[in-house]
Amino acid sequence: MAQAEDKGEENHVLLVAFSAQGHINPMLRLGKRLTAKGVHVALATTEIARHRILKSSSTDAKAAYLVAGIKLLFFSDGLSLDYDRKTNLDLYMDSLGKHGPSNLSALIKEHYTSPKKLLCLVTNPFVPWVSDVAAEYNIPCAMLWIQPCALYAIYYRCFNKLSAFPTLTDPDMVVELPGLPSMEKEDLPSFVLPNNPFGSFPKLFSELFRGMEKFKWVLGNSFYELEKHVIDSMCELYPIRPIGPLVPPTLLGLDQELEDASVDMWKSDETCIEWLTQQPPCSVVYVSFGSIVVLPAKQMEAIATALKNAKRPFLWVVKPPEFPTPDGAGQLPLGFLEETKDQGQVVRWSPQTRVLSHPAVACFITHCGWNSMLETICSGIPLIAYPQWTDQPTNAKLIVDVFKIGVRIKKEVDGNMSSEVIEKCIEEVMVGPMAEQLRKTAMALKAKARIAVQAGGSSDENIRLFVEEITSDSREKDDSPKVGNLSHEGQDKVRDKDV
Ligand SMILES: O=c1cc(-c2ccc(O)cc2)oc2cc(O[C@@H]3O[C@H](CO)[C@@H](O)[C@H](O)[C@H]3O)cc(O)c12
Ligand SMILES: O=c1ccn([C@@H]2O[C@H](COP(=O)(O)OP(=O)(O)O)[C@@H](O)[C@H]2O)c(=O)[nH]1
Repeated sequence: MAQAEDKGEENHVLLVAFSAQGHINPMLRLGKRLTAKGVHVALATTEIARHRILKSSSTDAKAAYLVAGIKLLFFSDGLSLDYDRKTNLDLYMDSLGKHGPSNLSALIKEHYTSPKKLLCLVTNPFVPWVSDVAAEYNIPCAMLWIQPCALYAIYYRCFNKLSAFPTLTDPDMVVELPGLPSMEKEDLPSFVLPNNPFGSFPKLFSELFRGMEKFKWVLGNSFYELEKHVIDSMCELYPIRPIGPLVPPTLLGLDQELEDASVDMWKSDETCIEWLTQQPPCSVVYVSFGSIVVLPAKQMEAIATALKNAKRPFLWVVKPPEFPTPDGAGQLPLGFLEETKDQGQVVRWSPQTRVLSHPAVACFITHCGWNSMLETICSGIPLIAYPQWTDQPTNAKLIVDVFKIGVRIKKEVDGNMSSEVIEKCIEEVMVGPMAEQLRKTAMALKAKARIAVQAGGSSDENIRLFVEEITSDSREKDDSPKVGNLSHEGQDKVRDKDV
């Protein structure tokens, strides 16, 4: 395995990520943007990620330790590899918080002969204690916020008690926050609701957002033009600098200058690309709920019925649950595959970014994970939102009311979705004036995303500024938070260049 990282001793940054595909990949892409600007980068995450990457046979063992020039390092979260982390989420987060700091600290000592020379540690919100490890070595710390900036603003205001949020006595109150539309309880992140079953997250976010001064920089996986109002609303509190979208360079037209850096925790089924190629342009409904969500059997049935009745080609990702349950959660209804063999394809895991940018794909029924949403925005197609938990309800609200690039499947009173409503949503985004408008808005956002990451664009300027600050050796002289936001100027520069 890798020996000391700091042979040259200079210009090293260590990224630390929570062990989810949707957290590691944006971090790696940030890493790639930093290496493109002359910084050496390694990423540390927990052993469970190594286990999953190695199991996904599309990645060979060597690639599991080196991704596009970024070295991967692993530490233990204190649990065995076969532990069911999702079902025991609070225990998992507790164990990670308890064992993570000392194990990461040991990893740093092992791999860097002079840790103090690290320019900076970059962490993500699910492993906030990384800032304490950074402080132990007197290394400055940055956070990469891997969800929309809107979520950053909501959590900041909620956990610093700057605004009123629903309580057990007033569970239905509408939340009004600067820079955001009014939000009802189904639009709020599940972790701020009084009925949230996972106690570890309010605790973790409360500590994080009440101690933000531990982070000298807050970077966001978003772009200024996408979330202008809410980004501006945080300037006075604790600003966030958008540096995204951190998606594969091919989706941004940057593949000539930038190599992708990402890992796959599951092997993707490439046959669906051949199948897509045989479908008419703009005809296919793509359906996926990401890497973590497992839908109850009733909801699987509703989707199956809607897809059959819509009579349009579909590509549905049905990822087998890691820990199957007897109630049939996450499983297709019996007979569905046979009944629809001439209409659609079901795969266990898709090459999603290739799918979204394929000309045959018309729309995406999604759980609204932020990575999936950014990938869709960069592909310029409309969305059908079916959010489940965590940030997803708020992401769905953004899709419909802020970005205006999709519709949302309204839940029935029992919390389930009806197949008729899903079918109606499919029709709405496929044909008619609304479909046309959504598609137009989606294409315009795609263009803005590309401009943001091009040389001189808002996100590129924010990355440049970040690199300038971490490498300027200002840490002895100046420990104040570097939280300014250059993004508007960057965008203006690009506009000037264009005219
Ligand atoms: O509470 C969470 C638990 C877990 C998790 C729990 C156990 C595992 O073995 C793997 C992951 O992942 C998560 C991933 C999350 O981010 C995922 O990635 C994106 C970027 O944050 C989001 O936008 C998606 O909505 C989301 O699913 C958010 C969580 O609250 C969780
Ligand atoms: O069949 C699939 C489904 C998802 N993804 C990728 O997995 C990530 C999912 O991240 P997201 O934040 O959308 O949701 P999560 O899985 O974290 O809930 C995205 O980059 C997707 O492109 C994929 O490659 N194939």
